Amino acid sequence: MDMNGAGIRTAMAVSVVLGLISLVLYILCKRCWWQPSSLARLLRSRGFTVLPYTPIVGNSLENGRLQKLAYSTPLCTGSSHHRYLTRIWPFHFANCSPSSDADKSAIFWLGPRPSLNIVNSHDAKVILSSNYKEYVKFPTLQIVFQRVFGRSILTIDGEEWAQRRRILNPAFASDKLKAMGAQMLVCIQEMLDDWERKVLETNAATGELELDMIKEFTKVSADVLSRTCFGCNFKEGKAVFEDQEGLIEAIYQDAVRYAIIPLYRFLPTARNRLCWKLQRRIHETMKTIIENRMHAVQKCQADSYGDDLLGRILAANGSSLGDGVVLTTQDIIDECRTFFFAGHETTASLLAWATMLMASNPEWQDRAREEVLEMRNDGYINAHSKLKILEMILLETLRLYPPITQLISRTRSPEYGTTDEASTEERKLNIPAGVRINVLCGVMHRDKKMWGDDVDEFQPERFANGISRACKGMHGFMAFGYGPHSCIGQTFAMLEAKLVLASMLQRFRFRLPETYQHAPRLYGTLRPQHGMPLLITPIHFSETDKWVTM
Ligand code: HEM
Repeated sequence: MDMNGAGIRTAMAVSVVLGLISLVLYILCKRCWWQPSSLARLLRSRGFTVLPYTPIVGNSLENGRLQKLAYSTPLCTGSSHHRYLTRIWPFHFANCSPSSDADKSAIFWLGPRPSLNIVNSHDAKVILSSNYKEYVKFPTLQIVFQRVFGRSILTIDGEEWAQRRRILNPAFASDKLKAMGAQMLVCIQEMLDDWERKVLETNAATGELELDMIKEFTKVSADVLSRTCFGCNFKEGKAVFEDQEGLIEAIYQDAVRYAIIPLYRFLPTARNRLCWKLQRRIHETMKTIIENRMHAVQKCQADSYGDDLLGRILAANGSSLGDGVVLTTQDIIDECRTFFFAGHETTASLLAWATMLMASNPEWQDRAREEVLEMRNDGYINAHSKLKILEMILLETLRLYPPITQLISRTRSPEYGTTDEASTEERKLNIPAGVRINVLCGVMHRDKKMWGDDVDEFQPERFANGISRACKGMHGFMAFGYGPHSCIGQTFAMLEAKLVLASMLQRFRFRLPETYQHAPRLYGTLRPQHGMPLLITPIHFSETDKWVTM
């Protein structure tokens, strides 16, 4: 009897194990063989060129190998070489770039996922604007993004996103930026005073100091966001953002595991425990800030929620702007974390490349400085829209070195029916659901048909009459994205960049050291692989008068 019982139990255990193995094998075969094969057939039948598929890894290994090779040498030791795209996308240019007889890139495989790079601004316009509702953010990426930011405008789609965007838009309206400009200047002046102090302390004899601009600008843009987001709660805000950076780092280390191992984020690994701890701390600090502000208004101890981003979101929340939809405290926390992520390294990257370009084109540095000195008495917060030369330089920097070179991947939503029901534009694109779509705005910014033959040159003059005159149509310029999902913080970022550069030009000259290695690299944003060293000299170094301040 006992023997029989043991035998039955063993047989059951073996069946369960065999069942589980079969299930895993079935899922593996489906995800890594049947689905890719049937999508490849469908894509070929729709006229796409599809690269051969290697099970599980796709083209990822070759992609990685070419990338490593490309990053192993800088472009050249000068700075004039703006043709770096083959360095950041070697696989695309070697295998997928549209040939003369095809206007679409070839489909390649990121693991078992077919992926399509969009390099034509007309196609990008259809995806991002005309038919944007039919495209959603790519689900595997969203799992990782939601882990970092929760449910914020960066990680949600559809009607929920639209309502959020309506509530948040007013916080970034240009008329509200003036107060934020004053906060930005506090941080900028602190940075410049620090530079001046360092010149005097370390290099008083030559008056020249080498600084890594990417580090300086990353720090100042973090300070700017802490101040403009949290105003009087600046210190707590800074602590929140530091925790957020720790969280991003920890999640980044485990990104692949989150994407492929189901429920991985619930396992009590050391890194997951760290993430939980940081998330708890961020939540508690921000909840206290938010509740204190709300209580102060409810008890009439304050007449507003504050003049910073957080205060404006609290004020807009629950008004008719959101169609009666109210953000929860958790939603507001998630949005603030997102602003920090989206506005921090992007602005630092823009500033670093802009100073590199001005350092290597001294005539433009001088022109910008002349303009800045002429406007000095108007105060830059009021006069920033009149800083035309600086605006042209920034736009040309965004064209040549867009901090976001590739937009967030999207895919066609399966709920949007078959292509037979689609618009004519959509039918031309004809991309089936399940294909990962990457819009490469860095490539579009070099399209000679849109921009002219001098696409690879630094020519800020092209923007003298605005973006629409610089290229054939606004959709040629995608540094801030395009359409309804375009950057909510672009006016904020441009104001910050102008205030940093105007203040810097007024107080310092700068040039590139001989040792500068030009090596743009993708680390999420486009950054200089070996840093951005710049030699700075206070303008009035050899004179006895006081430093000119704003
Ligand atoms: C030079 C600086 C910046 C650049 C180049 C930049 C670029 C972009 C781009 C290209 C997108 C579109 C992404 C896509 O469609 O896939 C975007 C979206 C976004 N940006 Fe920026 N950004 C900058 C600064 C900022 C700042 C300062 C903030 C906030 C304080 C911000 C917040 C956001 C948010 C929340 C979104 C998502 C918008 C949505 O989906 O509705 N960005 N940004």
